[in-house]
Amino acid sequence: MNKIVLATGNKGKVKEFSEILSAHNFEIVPQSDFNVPEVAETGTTFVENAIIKARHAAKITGLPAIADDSGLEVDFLKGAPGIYSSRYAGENGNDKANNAKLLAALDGVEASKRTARFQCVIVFMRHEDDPTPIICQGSWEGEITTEKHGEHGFGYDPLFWLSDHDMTSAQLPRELKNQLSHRGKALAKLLENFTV
Ligand SMILES: O=c1nc[nH]c2c1ncn2[C@H]1C[C@H](O)[C@@H](COP(=O)(O)OP(=O)(O)OP(=O)(O)O)O1
Ligand SMILES: [Mg+2]
Repeated sequence: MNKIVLATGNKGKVKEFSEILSAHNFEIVPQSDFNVPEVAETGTTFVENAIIKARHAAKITGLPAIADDSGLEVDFLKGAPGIYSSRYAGENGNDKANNAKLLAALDGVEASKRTARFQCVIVFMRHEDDPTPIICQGSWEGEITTEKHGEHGFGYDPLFWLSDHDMTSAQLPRELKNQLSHRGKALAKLLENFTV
């Protein structure tokens, strides 16, 4: 079985990757198993930040690495918080504070102007100097609610409304989120292009 390090410190992402990849013949090991410390996300695009994270984990572990850089684009906020989604309310990446800040930023904004999407870029690098990383992208359209609903998922899920399902992505059954989500779509593309 091929071992690949998953270059994330986000337990919610680890869970979703494991669920989606459980049917495939490689072993995904979170970077915490190798004590890989967090790396500064100094890029200005999801692509750059995903490469920074994958390269860092590959360098420290000597293994092939997959990284995910993702975030929420809110149209009324001209695409913010975008690549800064995890740092929206402060450097420490606190989901509760981020959700509260988003609700405040959209206070009084009418329903038709609360459109948003999740973006996800997944990068696979065979080694730290890989000159041809595989880069896959997925997005997921929704709207921002006026209050939190649901307990599943992580991050902005309790505020991400899916009108087709009449619920937030934190209320959606996990398998369904994995099929529909930005991450699920990006990962499906990676699986089509994969050679370890
Ligand atoms: O499916 C999702 N459901 C809800 N929220 C989500 C999702 N996908 C990304 N998000 C939010 C969480 C975080 O605020 C930011 C990602 O930031 P991002 O830097 O890629 O991840 P992170 O810092 O949590 O972990 P790491 O960099 O170690 O992979 O977007
Ligand atoms: Mg991050």
